[in-house]
Amino acid sequence: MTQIPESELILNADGSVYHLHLHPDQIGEIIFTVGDPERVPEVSKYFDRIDFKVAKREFITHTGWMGDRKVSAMSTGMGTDNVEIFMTELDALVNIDLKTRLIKPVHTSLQIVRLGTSGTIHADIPVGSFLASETAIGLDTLMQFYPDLECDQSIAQALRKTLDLKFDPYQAEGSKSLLNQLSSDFSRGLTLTAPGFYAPQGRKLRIPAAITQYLERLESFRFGEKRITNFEMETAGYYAMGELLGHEVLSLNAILANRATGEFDKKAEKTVDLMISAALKLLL
Ligand SMILES: O=P(O)(O)O[C@H]1O[C@H](CO)[C@@H](O)[C@H]1O
Ligand SMILES: O=c1cc[nH]c(=O)[nH]1
Repeated sequence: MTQIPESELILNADGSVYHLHLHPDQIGEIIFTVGDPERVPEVSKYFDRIDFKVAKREFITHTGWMGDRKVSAMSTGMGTDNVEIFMTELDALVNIDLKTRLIKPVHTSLQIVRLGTSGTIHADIPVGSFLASETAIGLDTLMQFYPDLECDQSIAQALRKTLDLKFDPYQAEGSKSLLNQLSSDFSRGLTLTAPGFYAPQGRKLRIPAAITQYLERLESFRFGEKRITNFEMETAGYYAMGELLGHEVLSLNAILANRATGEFDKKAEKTVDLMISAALKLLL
């Protein structure tokens, strides 16, 4: 086996991984992730005990215990580019020996659960509700740089035609075993991961849209019984990296915006808090 060079697996002077600034013993076996660094304490306030708090850039980590399970709450910031760094370095913490720089012979699979916020495109999905992403489609180009995913790509291909895209979107699946632990408080959905908040999610303030009738095309898109339920900016990246690296990943979304009705959740903070406590109860 060849050693991974210092320029590829970069370690800080204290031996921690480059961006997350963590050592292997500083993460839990189940990791709850959020986009917003300020949401990390909103998750860790439910831990019985916090052992570590580490901060680097947008990557904030709180690790502690809930009952007999070691858990982490971590932020990634926004977008799949951050998710790629996050998933790769998190995986390195468990699957690469940082001292020898060799891949460990026995693979460790982590459970990673995103607790995110999202907007829906359908009037019948209310703000304040919770949605688990069964499948996600990435409208970013991250997967152009990685090997082909094994999971079915037919919804992504159909969507490419519907939107007349000049690139291949990618399709990836959430963890079935984590999904099965959820209650009916979480509806199931097909999530569109956008490489931005405005035009890539059909919002226009001053710059006109390049793709005409974008929200209308998405709203009427059907693949058998399936329809696109919601927009956010990370889930497909998590699912794709999770498949490639061999981790169980699930993305849960608090629906804060309804693009069909023009509403934004007036109790957004409360909604996110309710989703966090429901998810921790069901998954731990
Ligand atoms: O609230 P978080 O988890 O950041 O998730 C959503 O909110 C951000 C946009 O406001 C994007 O990151 C999107 O995915
Ligand atoms: O509409 C929304 C709301 C939250 N996050 C998003 O990415 N989009």
